[in-house]
Amino acid sequence: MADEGKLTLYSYWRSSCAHRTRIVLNLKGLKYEYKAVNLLKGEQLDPEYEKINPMKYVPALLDGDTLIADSFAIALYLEDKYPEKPLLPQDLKEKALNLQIGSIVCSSIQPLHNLVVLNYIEQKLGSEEKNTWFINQLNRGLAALEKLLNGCAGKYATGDEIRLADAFLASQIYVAVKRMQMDISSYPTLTRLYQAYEEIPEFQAALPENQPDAPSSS
Ligand SMILES: N[C@@H](CCC(=O)N[C@@H](CS)C(=O)NCC(=O)O)C(=O)O
Repeated sequence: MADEGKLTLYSYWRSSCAHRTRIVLNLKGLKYEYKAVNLLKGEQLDPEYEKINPMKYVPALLDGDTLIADSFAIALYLEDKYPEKPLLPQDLKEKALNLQIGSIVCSSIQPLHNLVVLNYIEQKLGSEEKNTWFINQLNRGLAALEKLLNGCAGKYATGDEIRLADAFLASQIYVAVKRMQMDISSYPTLTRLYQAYEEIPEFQAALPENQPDAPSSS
């Protein structure tokens, strides 16, 4: 029988897709059980896990008997199910910008540096080419996001409230700053937003290094 009301998140500490899902869960004030799927050990390829996510990726969220395996779909599901702390604004233009930013991160930036892609490039061309590709794709994505947010005067990406776009931006900028040690000062809006996110408890709790499966030195 389905465990009503219990949320389980299949996650990996360093996964940016899981990172943004944790931010959304925290912003919604939802408690969840954390189930680690070690991507470097290939646990996502286990046939048992494939039943949870046929793409063999994290994250996946189990809510009672509802299983959702995609960070964007999870965010929209949680938004519909738990509307009390809305992450999508009523204003259509602002809402569209939130969806656009989420979609860009999900479909035009992160897939280009997914583990399966990086491993393939490394195998074929070596680790230097892999890192060059990674950083180039991050720069391409961050430049587009910076342009899109040009003139954004609010505290957060789309105004003075924390919204869906902020969860997606925080996880993506983190990859550039913390994982790839990139200097993002040429993206002043993204830099300002990233600093703002560092102060928010729900974002802090979702950080990769604060997850139960993070190595102690991270
Ligand atoms: N569109 C999916 C993409 C999920 C995804 O690519 N997850 C990565 C981690 S961020 C993964 O599990 N990669 C495992 C692999 O490449 O083998 C989402 O946003 O959830």
